[in-house]
Amino acid sequence: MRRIGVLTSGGDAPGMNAAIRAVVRYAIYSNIEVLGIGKGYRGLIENDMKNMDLSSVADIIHRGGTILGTDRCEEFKTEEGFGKALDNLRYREVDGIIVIGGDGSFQGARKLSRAGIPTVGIPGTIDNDLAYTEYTLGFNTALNTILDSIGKIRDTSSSHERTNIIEVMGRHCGDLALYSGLAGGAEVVMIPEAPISIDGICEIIMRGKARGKKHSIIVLAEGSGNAYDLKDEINKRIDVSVRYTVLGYIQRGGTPTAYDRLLGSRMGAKGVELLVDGIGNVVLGTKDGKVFHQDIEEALCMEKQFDYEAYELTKILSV
Ligand SMILES: Nc1ncnc2c1ncn2[C@@H]1O[C@H](COP(=O)(O)OP(=O)(O)O)[C@@H](O)[C@H]1O
Ligand SMILES: O=P(O)(O)OC[C@H]1O[C@](O)(COP(=O)(O)O)[C@@H](O)[C@@H]1O
Repeated sequence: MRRIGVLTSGGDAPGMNAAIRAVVRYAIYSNIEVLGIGKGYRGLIENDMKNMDLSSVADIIHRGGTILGTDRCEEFKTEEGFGKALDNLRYREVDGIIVIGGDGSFQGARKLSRAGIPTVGIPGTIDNDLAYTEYTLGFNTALNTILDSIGKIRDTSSSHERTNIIEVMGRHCGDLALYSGLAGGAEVVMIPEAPISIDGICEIIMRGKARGKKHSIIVLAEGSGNAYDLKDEINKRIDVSVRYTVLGYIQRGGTPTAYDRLLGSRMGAKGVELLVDGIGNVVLGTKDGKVFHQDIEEALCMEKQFDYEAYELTKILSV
């Protein structure tokens, strides 16, 4: 192993920079050259690869986003685009690649693996939607950002005796909504994995009012609908003052938490170590707080398990 590449792909996530820093520094420590690939798979196609030295990753561990840039590159999915990427990788004599991204990025990584390029995937997405791992890079930071917002909205919600809907990210996976709802004391969590009727939601709001509650918080995952429509539907049924907030991209930016910096640092170093040991075509994950690796083909076949216990607990505690 003489030269490896590193790229970030899909949605950015806090902690990606910590992982890039660890890849570069651990590789140099292991006497390996590192190429930083710009804008995800687009950089492979456009031959945008630059040698990274120790200082190229200085002062980034605390920053959100990704210094390499990222992209949702449709061309990489085509035979022609993929062919160009392979040619460039061979021309640059890249012996292995570390891909930091989510499910889509890992499908690209699997294709590279199948084409004979040893690949290690580091899970980087705020959605936490990968089945094989407990946590993905960025999830913890996004969760804390959401909690901070729930706290602020709760204050004003209570003063005005309102119902507040907070729409959070998560197209197919409700983890952000579920865990922020549980930790933020929400009355209702609306997620794709456990649909709830509008009548059911109205019942919870009215029951809370009858018990003397001053406000209700509904955390809605974007994959379950949109906040504006939900407000409308509630107002059609019951006479309560409803407001909504769509948190949007503030969830994806910002300084990574200690957890995400540690995870990024550990996974970045582990990724290099595996490639040096001749182990490729794997993805990294966490189980019981420890970083482990798993075959990429196996990992991508797994189905995410829904945490019913957390969902039920949210309901019981927010009565
Ligand atoms: N089936 C696929 N084959 C090859 N590349 C893919 C495939 N699916 C996704 N990708 C690549 O991974 C990129 C990121 O995927 P996307 O689903 O947008 O984000 P994420 O990795 O965060 O899930 C895509 O833009 C594309 O370049
Ligand atoms: O940046 P875009 O393309 O608007 O994507 C927004 C989507 O990306 C995410 O932030 C994260 O998704 P991925 O990390 O899976 O790409 C979603 O929660 C959100 O719906």
